[in-house]
Amino acid sequence: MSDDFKRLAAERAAEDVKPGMKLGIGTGSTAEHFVRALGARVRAGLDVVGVPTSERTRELAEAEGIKLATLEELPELDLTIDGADEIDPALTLVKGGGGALLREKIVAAASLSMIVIADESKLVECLGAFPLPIEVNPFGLGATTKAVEACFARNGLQGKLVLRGGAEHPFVTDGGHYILDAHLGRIADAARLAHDLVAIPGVVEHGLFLGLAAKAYVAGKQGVTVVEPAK
Ligand SMILES: O=C[C@H](O)[C@H](O)[C@H](O)COP(=O)(O)O
Repeated sequence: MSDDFKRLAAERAAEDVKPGMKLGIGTGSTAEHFVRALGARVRAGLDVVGVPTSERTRELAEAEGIKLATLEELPELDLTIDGADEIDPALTLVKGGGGALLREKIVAAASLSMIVIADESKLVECLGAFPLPIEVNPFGLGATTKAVEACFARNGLQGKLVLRGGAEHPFVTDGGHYILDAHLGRIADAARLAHDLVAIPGVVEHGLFLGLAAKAYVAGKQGVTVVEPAK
């Protein structure tokens, strides 16, 4: 069911793509539905160029026959369409469940607009039930972990930090980094936490997306709803 909702939201977003657009293309199971829907439009004659946010998305988009470029070649994009792990009423997001948060954030920030696509299970009143991914440099992992824990304490947060994949076989991102998943439960002040996390030298990026999403297409039993940031 949830996968059908993801597809519905993705297909709605694909209708917003206009000829000539330079598109950021997200990562994850919902974004994959978008890539397939976009592929169908491209095969029907739509001329667009996409910048993928992961190697996984690049491979699928190529297989779908979508024309691709790098962000070096196209540093300014019209629109990014991507999934999310959590969406709050201000359209602040948690992203990175699939490990692509760094490229996703760089691409979204280089876009004039970002549309989020999701099934309704991603809508939350308060972020934090989904573990917050924090991308870190492998160098000095122990020191960075301690600094992140201290940052949580200063923010009044408690929770376990888990190295994704485990110490034996850590998950490695497309950028060659590791991910610490922070099980926080509740993030009351996402802006303050985001600000404090990026100030830690070993932290490359985190999965909090603030002020990037213009709207979300959220699908459920009632169809697709357009969610805009609460004022
Ligand atoms: O790193 C992955 C991304 O941020 C995904 O967009 C996010 O995890 C949502 O994925 P899905 O659409 O598979 O739920």
